[in-house]
Amino acid sequence: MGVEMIKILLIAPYTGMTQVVKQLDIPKDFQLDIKVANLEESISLARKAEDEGYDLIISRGGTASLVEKNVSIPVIHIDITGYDMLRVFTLIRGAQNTVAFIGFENICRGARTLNDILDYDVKMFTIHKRDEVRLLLNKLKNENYEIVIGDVVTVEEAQKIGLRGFLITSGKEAIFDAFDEARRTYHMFQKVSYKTDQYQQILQSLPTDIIVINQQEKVLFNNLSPNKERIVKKLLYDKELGKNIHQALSLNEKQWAHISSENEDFELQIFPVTSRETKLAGIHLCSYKRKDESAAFRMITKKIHQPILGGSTYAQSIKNKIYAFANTTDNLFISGEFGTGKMTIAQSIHFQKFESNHPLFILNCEIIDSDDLKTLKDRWVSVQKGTAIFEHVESLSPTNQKLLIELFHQIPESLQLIFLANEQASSLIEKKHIFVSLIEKIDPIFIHTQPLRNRKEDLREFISYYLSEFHTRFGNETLGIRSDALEILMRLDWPGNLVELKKKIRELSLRAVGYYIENKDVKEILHEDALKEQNKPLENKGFYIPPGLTLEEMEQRIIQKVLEEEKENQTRTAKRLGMNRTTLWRKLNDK
Ligand SMILES: Nc1ncnc2c1ncn2[C@@H]1O[C@H](COP(=O)(O)OP(=O)(O)OP(=O)(O)O)[C@@H](O)[C@H]1O
Repeated sequence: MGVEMIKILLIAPYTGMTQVVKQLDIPKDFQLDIKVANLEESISLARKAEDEGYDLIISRGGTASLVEKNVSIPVIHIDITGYDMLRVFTLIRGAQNTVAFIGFENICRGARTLNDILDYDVKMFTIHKRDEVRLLLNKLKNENYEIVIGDVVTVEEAQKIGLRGFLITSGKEAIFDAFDEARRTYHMFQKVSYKTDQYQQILQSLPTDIIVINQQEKVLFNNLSPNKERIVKKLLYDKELGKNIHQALSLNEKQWAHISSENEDFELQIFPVTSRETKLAGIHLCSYKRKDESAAFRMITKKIHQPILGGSTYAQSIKNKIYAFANTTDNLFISGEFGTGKMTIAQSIHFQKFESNHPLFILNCEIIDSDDLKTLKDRWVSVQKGTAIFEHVESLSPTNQKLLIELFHQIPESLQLIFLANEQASSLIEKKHIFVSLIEKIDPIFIHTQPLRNRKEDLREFISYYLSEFHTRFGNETLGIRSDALEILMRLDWPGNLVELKKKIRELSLRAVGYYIENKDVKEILHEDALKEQNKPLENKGFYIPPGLTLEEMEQRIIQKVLEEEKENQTRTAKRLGMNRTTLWRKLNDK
């Protein structure tokens, strides 16, 4: 592995320093560049160095202090050493003139000691601020001082008013000391930046949306997606939020804010962040909802636990399919009657695959519009993987189908699409309910769910599952079903499948007096259902007669509906309609 090079810019406040540096053996791990600059020039030079990726800057005295305020990389000061002072004191040895030494306290201290040891008569003048220099020099001139020892600024000013300036130059020892210091600082800085990077990463990957701002409400940090960032930055102009931030900081307490703008609703928590120097506020974006977001679009990020029940061959094959599809990225088309578990299977595949790590979008095709599809697209931009379930695909309008095809061209392939429909895709295509091109675009694998009547051996397991759910949710005490009661349920057709079963078991568990659902409970409930069914007005069975029909046309519709319900059985249909079979036959053939 090569040596890690430390890139350094040395800003020399006087030309001579470059000569000294050039004579030195530059450490092998240094990439050192030297530039001479006065105070003003040093600032832009240092900023440029930072932009160019220099790790450190080395400079001396006032230049170093000024540079330090203008860059965020470390600045190493070349200290004035005893040798440097000895050198300048040696230079003025024998001078008959009155000599003044001007410097900040830390320099003067050493110089004073040296002066005493050498028994010189140099007068020490301590300054506290740089702008004291000019005034002091004028005073010294009036007091007949001729020689002034000091740093670059002092010497330049002295020369301007006709005094002789002796610059305290830096010798190689001071420069070497600075090199050592530079290396130490570099390695320390590396460690600190590694830690800072780690913290940045941690904050960045927090699963919650966080923004940190200072008292001026300038954003210092956020881990939001670009989309949300834009929205939240706009939000910071909100006066209400401003008040909440102020309160959080002044009371040092968490504040909740509910901000409602024209298009969006936000739930925010503002918390004070204790920092050594400044007060900061953290904002946790708890929930964000676009007001135009309709019930047609849902985003689920929390895992739904739904065991796949049943011991039948069919149930087993579904479990295997869930396992298999959770390991592929294939799109799916799940068809089956109402309430046969299409959604449950689709969700199980998603959660088996992603747990809660990636979102699940659910779109109800009965009510979606172009805005919902746009919401899906927008949301999709901020996530990498996930699943989109489209339910009731049979209800998709041709316009929405075209929009979907367009959308699927833009949506990344890492989004798995699952279509749910009440009929097989081939039959929907045949009836022209969905476009072949839509199915071709998603190119799915097909799954067909079985109605409950084809898997009655699973009934008992479903019943005990539902009973335990009611026990947990509602405190029902029913624990099981008697075998003869179950037998009756096994004989039913269950057109409403699991939804119907669940509803019936709920009713039965409320009716049961003891711990078991009895045969009589089932009989009673079935009897009541039959009565209800007989008395139900036709429109309540989902039957609708459009306005503008003639009496005859209305009659035809009613006959057709009842015939359909009685599975084309004319005897039963005639009975329900209160007419004899011949009349019914005539009416059917008259149309
Ligand atoms: N394998 C299963 N194990 C346990 N419960 C199930 C199972 N499948 C479905 N259910 C339950 O049956 C009910 C109907 O399931 P689901 O909504 O998945 O059916 P669906 O076919 O998508 O219905 P729809 O056609 O109305 O959209 C839900 O209460 C669900 O929790």
